[in-house]
Amino acid sequence: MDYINLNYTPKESDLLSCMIIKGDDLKKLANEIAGESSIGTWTKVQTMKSDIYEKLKPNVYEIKEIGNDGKYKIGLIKIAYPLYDFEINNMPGVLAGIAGNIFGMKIAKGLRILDFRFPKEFIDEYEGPEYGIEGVRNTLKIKERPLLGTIVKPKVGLKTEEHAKVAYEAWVGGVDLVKDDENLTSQDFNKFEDRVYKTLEMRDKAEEETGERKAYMPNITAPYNEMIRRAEIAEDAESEYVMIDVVVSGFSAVQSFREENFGFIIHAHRAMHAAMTRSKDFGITMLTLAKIYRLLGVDQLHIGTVVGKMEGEEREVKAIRDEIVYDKVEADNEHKFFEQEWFGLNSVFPVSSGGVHPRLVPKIVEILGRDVIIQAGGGIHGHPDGTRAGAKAMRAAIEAVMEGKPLEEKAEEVIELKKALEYWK
Ligand SMILES: O=C(O)[C@H](O)COP(=O)(O)O
Ligand SMILES: [Mg+2]
Repeated sequence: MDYINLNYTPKESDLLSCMIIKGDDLKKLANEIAGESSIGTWTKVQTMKSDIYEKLKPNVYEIKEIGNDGKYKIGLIKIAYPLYDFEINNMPGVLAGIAGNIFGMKIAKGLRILDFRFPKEFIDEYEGPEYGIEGVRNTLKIKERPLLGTIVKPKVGLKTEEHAKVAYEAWVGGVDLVKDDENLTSQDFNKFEDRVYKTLEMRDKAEEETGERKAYMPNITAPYNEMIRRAEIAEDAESEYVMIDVVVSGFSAVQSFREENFGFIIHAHRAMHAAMTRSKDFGITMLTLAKIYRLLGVDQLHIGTVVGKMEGEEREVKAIRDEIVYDKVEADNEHKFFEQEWFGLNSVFPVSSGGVHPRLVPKIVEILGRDVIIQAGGGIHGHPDGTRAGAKAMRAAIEAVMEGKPLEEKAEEVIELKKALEYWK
């Protein structure tokens, strides 16, 4: 079977895939990848019919040798899949093809998916985010500034009352959003149901005292039926949000949950993404995952901080931001390999989280702009004077940026910020 067709011009309706591959013979490898990800297998089969081949065959329309590692050739290839190949509204099913068996093929000494281009017919069959940036801002009544979030720390261990108290302190100090950590679910010492009611009681109290909107993002990550039960609890307790660890929960769970139409703002934590995204040899880029999560319909997604504790360099994190925020995205051939139009699908609010503290706030806003949710766990609860002071310091750092003031100048007005800057050099 031959899928190499370097004269092919992709159709508007094709789903495009771009990847880096490594092997002895790039053309042969590209051909095998195209087949295995669609209609082919290792040998010719007697059951193949010419009409199947004609209608469903992918076209490898670009193969560029870009180097070698001393042993194998490295190439960048692009494949166009006809939409007819897919059950469009079935993300796990789609990925089982275009991002499935191919990673395990012996002949592939490297294979990393860099980007997909989704056509309009494909995008039209997905929910996309219900709220997006505008909807979240409207809910919280925060017009322009970056939103401030915190993760209750320690990650796990606090008892329910202690958890709710820490959340309260953070809200009163100036935090907008309090979230559970990715590995806090419903442990014996802090059961989900109890936590949601108690923490939301504290939210109401903090709202009353501050006159600001506050929200809690309870982590409903669990086996799917239990996830739904927890969402019902969150609904009953009048939470605007739920949080899901989207990678470990799986594409099926995320797609199904969005299609339940609970009406929650969905906060997506990406724990475990790096197992797929970090290696330069094998896997799939965070940018590609982010595009998938936009389609599936999360409202907020962790994309990196550049300056914090998690990897992800500036141009990459910005490219991810572009893909989840804008309606039309240009290719840059560095991180974004396709033009992508989203045809009005809602945006996703980018979340910068991981190793953040007040000193890093101006840089994060400089890199990502004001449409960003800045979250600090250690950078709030690690403040020498505790959570409330830590929250004040972070909020003051955001205010400083909005006022166009250097942090040091703002620190003369806000003692908590001064102490934070002395503590985290
Ligand atoms: O869930 C997260 O985003 C991280 O736990 C952030 O925690 P940190 O601010 O303490 O790094
Ligand atoms: Mg965390």
